[in-house]
Amino acid sequence: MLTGTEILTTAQMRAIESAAMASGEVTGLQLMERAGTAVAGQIRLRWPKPGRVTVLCGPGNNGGDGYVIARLLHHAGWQVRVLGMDNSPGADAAEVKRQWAKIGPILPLTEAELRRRGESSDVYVDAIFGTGLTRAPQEDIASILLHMGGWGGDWAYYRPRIVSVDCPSGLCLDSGFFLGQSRVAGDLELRAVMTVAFDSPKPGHLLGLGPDCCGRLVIADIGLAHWRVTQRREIADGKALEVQRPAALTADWPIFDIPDNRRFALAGKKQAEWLTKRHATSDHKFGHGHALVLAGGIARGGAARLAARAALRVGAGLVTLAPPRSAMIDHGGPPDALMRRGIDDAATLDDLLTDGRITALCIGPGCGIDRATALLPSLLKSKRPAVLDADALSALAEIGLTDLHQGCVLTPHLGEFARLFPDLTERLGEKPRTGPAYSKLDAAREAAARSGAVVLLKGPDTVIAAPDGRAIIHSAFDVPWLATAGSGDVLAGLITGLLARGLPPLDAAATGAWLHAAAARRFGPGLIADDLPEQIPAVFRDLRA
Ligand SMILES: NC(=O)C1=CN([C@@H]2O[C@H](COP(=O)(O)OP(=O)(O)OC[C@H]3O[C@@H](n4cnc5c(N)ncnc54)[C@H](OP(=O)(O)O)[C@@H]3O)[C@@H](O)[C@H]2O)[C@@H](O)CC1
Ligand SMILES: [K+]
Repeated sequence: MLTGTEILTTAQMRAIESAAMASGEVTGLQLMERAGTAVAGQIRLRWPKPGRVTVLCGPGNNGGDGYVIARLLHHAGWQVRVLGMDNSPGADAAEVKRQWAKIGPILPLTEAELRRRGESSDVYVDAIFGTGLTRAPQEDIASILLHMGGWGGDWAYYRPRIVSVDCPSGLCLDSGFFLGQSRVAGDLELRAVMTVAFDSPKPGHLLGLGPDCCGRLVIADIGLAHWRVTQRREIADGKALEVQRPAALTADWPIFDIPDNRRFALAGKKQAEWLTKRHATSDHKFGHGHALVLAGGIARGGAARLAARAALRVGAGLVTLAPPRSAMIDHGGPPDALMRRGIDDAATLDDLLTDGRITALCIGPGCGIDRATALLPSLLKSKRPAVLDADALSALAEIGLTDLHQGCVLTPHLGEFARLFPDLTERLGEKPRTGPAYSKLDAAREAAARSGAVVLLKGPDTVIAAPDGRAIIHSAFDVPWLATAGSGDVLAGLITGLLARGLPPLDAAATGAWLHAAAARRFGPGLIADDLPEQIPAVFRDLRA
C-alpha cells in the first residue's frame, strides 16, 4: 500500500529535474541512465529468464529511457529488437541512441514493423511518450498505440507483457485520460502489465483511466528526493525559487512493488495515532464531540441511521439523530447508543444549536430535499462544521453556495457535482485534446475555491480539495464492491464523526475516505453498507497492531 506520498504534476516534475540539473549535482544523462536502469531492473526482477523483448522508442527523452533499457537488457542476455524514430532528439536521448546504434539496428517505429511475422516478443517496452505528451498521437504512432491497445481490452483474459516507461503512451499524466480519445474506457487504450514511473506518482497514475491502464505501478527513485526536500525547506524559509512549489497532494493507492530504496510515509499510522489514542483533552464523552445527524420523515430513516451509526463507530462521543417529530417512531431502531431529538423546523434547530457542545452536523442522507432546503440556512448560519450530502446537495443547487463556510464538507458524486457546478462538469466531459487535460483534480479544486468549502468528489478516484488549493487523491480502484446502496451515507457519517472529534475539514474528509475504503477492503465482496460501520473497530485494531 502506497500512502501519504507526494504527487507531482508533470510541470512540477520537469521543474524539479531542471533545478537538479542546473545545480550541477546531476546531469540529464545520469537521470536518464538511472531511469532506464530502474525499468530494466524491474523487468529482470519480474522475468528473471532472459527472453525476447521489443523496445518502442519515441521522439523525446521517454524514448531515450527506452534506448538505455534496450542496452541494459541486451547486456543481460535478452534478445532485443528496437523500433525507433528517425528524428533528432535532445542531446541526452541522442547520446543513448548512439550507444544503442553501436549494438544493434533501429527499425522503423511503424505498425507494420511491430507486426512483422516471426518477430513476436515476450515483453514489449513502451517508451514512446511520457510526461512530454502535448497532443494526441498521429499517423504511425497513433496506429501503433491503437494496435497495442487492442491487445488488452477490458475483457481480455490476460494482459500482454507491455511494460510502460513512466506511463502508458498517450496517457495525459495530469488528468488520467488519453489525448484524442473519449474519457470513457474502451478497448483501445494501451494497457500495461506494469508501469515504472520516476520519483513520484503523477495525478494521471491515480485518476481516470490511469490506474487501470498502468497495471502495477512501481515508483523508482532516480535521486531527486533530496531536491524536493530542499525546495520545500527553501519555500518555508521564504526564499525565492525558480521552480514551482510541489503540490500539497497525497495519495492512497495500493501498490504491490515498492523499490527498497524508497520510503513512503504511512498516513494510516498517523491516523491511528490520532484516532485510536484518544487525543481529546478529556475522557468525558463530550471531549469526543457531539454529532447531530438530521434525518428525514417516515420510511426514509435508513440512510440517516447508517450515517449516525458510522459517526458513533468512528468515535464521536455522542450522536443525536434528529428526524421530524412525526417520524420519531420510525427512527426508534438500533443502535441504542443513539440519542433522538425531534426537529420539525428551522426555529427548533436554531434553538438546539445554541448548545455549543454540538460540534458537527450532517445533513442530506434520507433527509428529503424540501426538509434540507428548510433547515440548511439555520445550519449554515451556525457556522458549525458540517457535512452536506445527498438531498442537501440538491437543496444547495437551488439555494446557492453563498452561505457555505470553511467548516463545510460537500460530498457529491459526479451527478450531484454536475447540479452544483454544471460548467466544471461540462469541461470534465470534453474530449481531452491537448495536455495537460482538464482533470477531476482541477474540477474539485475549482469547486472548493468557488464554494469556500472542502469538496470531496466521489468515485474510485476520490479527489478531496480545500479552498486554499490543498488536495488529496484517494484511489480505491481495488474495492469496486464499495459502490453499493448506502455506502455514501456511511462516508458522510464517518466524516461527521471525525469533524465532531475535532479534525479539520480536509483531514476529516480524507481520513473518512481512507477508513471507508479500508473497511470495505477488510470485509471483501458481498459487502452491504450496513457492514461498513461494523468493520471500523477492526480497522482501528489493525492500525494499532
Ligand atoms: N527530464 C529528465 O531529466 C528526465 C526525463 N526522463 C524521461 O523523459 C520523459 C519526458 O521526456 P520529454 O520531455 O522529452 O517528453 P516525451 O514524453 O519523451 O515526449 C516528448 C517528445 O514527443 C513530442 N511529442 C509530444 N506529443 C507528440 C505527439 N502527439 N506526436 C508526436 N510527437 C509528440 C515532443 O515534441 P514537440 O511537442 O516538441 O513537437 C517531444 O519531442 C519522461 O517521461 C521520462 O521518461 C527520465 O529520463 C528521467 C530524466
Ligand atoms: K511510455
